[in-house]
Amino acid sequence: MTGREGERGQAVLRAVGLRKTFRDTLVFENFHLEVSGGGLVALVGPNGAGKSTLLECLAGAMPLDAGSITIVGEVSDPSSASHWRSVYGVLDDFTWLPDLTVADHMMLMSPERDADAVHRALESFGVAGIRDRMPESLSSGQRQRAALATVHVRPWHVLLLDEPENHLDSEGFETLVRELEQAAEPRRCIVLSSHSSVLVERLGCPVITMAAPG
Ligand SMILES: Nc1ncnc2c1ncn2[C@@H]1O[C@H](COP(=O)(O)OP(=O)(O)OP(=O)(O)O)[C@@H](O)[C@H]1O
Repeated sequence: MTGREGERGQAVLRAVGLRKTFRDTLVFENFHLEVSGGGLVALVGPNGAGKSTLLECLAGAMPLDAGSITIVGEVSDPSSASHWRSVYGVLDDFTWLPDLTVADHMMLMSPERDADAVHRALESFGVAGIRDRMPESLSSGQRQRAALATVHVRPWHVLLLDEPENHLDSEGFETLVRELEQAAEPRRCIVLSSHSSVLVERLGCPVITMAAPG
């Protein structure tokens, strides 16, 4: 799998021979994925196909049964600090902590504790006005926009997005498309899952179709 046309660089993410089971359920096996710098790849497939599980495994949040993952040339080791600087996922289980505002969360994710960068990140997703709100007081779409805005303050080489279109209204959807189109950088790549054929078509990116476990 390669990066988008005209933006090809060296492999940022290389996954080889991945296998994951839950008890008797084989979710995927011998799964390979390579994404170049500037690349964006979409995972599609029916409910239960294994998209979220794959993203969790790539994020290092869930152990694999077999296989190896390399990120910018380094074998992924979820127990190392460098792993968490290299990989970032806005996944199903995005955690909002109690008693912290949206801006507090983002400041914690920003290595430079850069309040201006936090403001700009929220602004880019049209939610600068919620910076001092508690996440539980927000609508699901506002929370999704804030979660997506964190990708501008948290460092990453590999960004993993699980159904990023969820809860977004049409304006939020357009913002998401624009942000993803502008995210290409030589030492960065993105893997996302989606049930939106419109999003995948708009992005014009390579698609991997996963099948439901038998
Ligand atoms: N913690 C778990 N324990 C046992 N089985 C699990 C667990 N998480 C997922 N599964 C199973 O693994 C398979 C893949 O699930 P997964 O959530 O990765 O699919 P998905 O493609 O993301 O689905 P959806 O489109 O519904 O989000 C399913 O059969 C699911 O039942």
